[in-house]
Amino acid sequence: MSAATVNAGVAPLKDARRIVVKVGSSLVTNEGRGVDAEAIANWCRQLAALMGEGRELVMVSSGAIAEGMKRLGWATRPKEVHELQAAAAVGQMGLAQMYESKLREQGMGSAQVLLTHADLADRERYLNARSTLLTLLQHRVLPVINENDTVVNDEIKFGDNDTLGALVANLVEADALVILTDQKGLYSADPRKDPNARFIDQAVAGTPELEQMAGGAGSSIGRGGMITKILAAKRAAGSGASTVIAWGREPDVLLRLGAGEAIGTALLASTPKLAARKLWMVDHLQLRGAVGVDAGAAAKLQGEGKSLLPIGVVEVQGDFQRGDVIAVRDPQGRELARGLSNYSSAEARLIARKPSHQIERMLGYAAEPELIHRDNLVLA
Ligand SMILES: Nc1ncnc2c1ncn2[C@@H]1O[C@H](COP(=O)(O)OP(=O)(O)O)[C@@H](O)[C@H]1O
Ligand SMILES: N[C@@H](CCC(=O)OP(=O)(O)O)C(=O)O
Repeated sequence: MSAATVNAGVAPLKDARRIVVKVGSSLVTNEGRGVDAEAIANWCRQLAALMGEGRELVMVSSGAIAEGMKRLGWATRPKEVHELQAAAAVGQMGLAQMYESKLREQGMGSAQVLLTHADLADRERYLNARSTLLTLLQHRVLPVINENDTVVNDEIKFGDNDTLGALVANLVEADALVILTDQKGLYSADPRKDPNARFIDQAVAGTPELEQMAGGAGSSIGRGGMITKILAAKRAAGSGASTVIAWGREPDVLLRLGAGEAIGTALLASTPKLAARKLWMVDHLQLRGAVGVDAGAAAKLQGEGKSLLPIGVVEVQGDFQRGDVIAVRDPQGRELARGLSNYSSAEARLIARKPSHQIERMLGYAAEPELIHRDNLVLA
């Protein structure tokens, strides 16, 4: 039994409440023939049914460049970045229009969100994107995300939406990531090249052997191939989400996965959700400042798992921006937590010791009632 093998019968989507679904260019555009209305209608019907069960869904859809090329009458993929960007801008109109109309037919609202990798690397933009997506989910609106191809350069050449799907799964703390593609899942080798390739039904995400099995894109339409899907699963597992890679044309694939059926390749996260997020906060970000809190706030953070409100803050140290990681110190000066600040140090100085309903009057706007939301807070 290989190190990548896990127990049979694991169904990552059965109890998943928040799910990110990524679909690749070849599926969305029917191998470059043009936006596939039937396929999109099919996924939208399933997404609506899953949302009807009380689940939250986020779609990451590729296909803008392929659709743009078709609309512009280009038979071969251009080499020039500005031409790819132009094609993406043209094609994105078709994608958005199709998702909007097919989701509306299901009685569902939709929203277009275009992100770059840089947006998610910047803490303030990260928090803004997160707040927007969570607000859309609260309103039962399905976000349809793609990379903002017009403003990126290298990313268009090397960028892939498998990675974006994993970053989005991390951003919204999804329970599961589903990558729909033109193969049934991961094989021991590219099945387009090796007819004896063996199907892998389950493995632990991040197992090094998987990366040796996966190759690049098998068609001229897709970008990343299987290797970016394997790496996306590893990245998603880092924040506690398991991944399923499955064939997008499998009948009722999303509904059946949701019901617990084993379809495609399941790549399981071995890190619990919360622990992974805490590790990420502690390991990867630098401290930019600190706030001192009173004994009441310290007790609420430690004992009750509450958010940090400005009213409990007695001192602000350092120079930080919204989205920076800061330390939270108790009245004895001991670090009791770290977290992402919703306000800059200048703003925090103004709203310290004030009740949250006064934030808007003090600053002229109110982002959030908490200085640090408990989801973005790690106790020491
Ligand atoms: N080990 C593997 N198992 C399955 N597919 C693989 C493997 N290695 C490479 N591939 C290729 O990856 C392709 C899927 O990636 P890609 O073309 O980027 O699709 P998408 O547009 O869905 O992202 C498959 O069609 C297949 O040819
Ligand atoms: N943003 C690009 C995505 C390119 C991409 O990653 O494609 P794929 O490998 O098919 O998911 C587009 O919409 O064309």
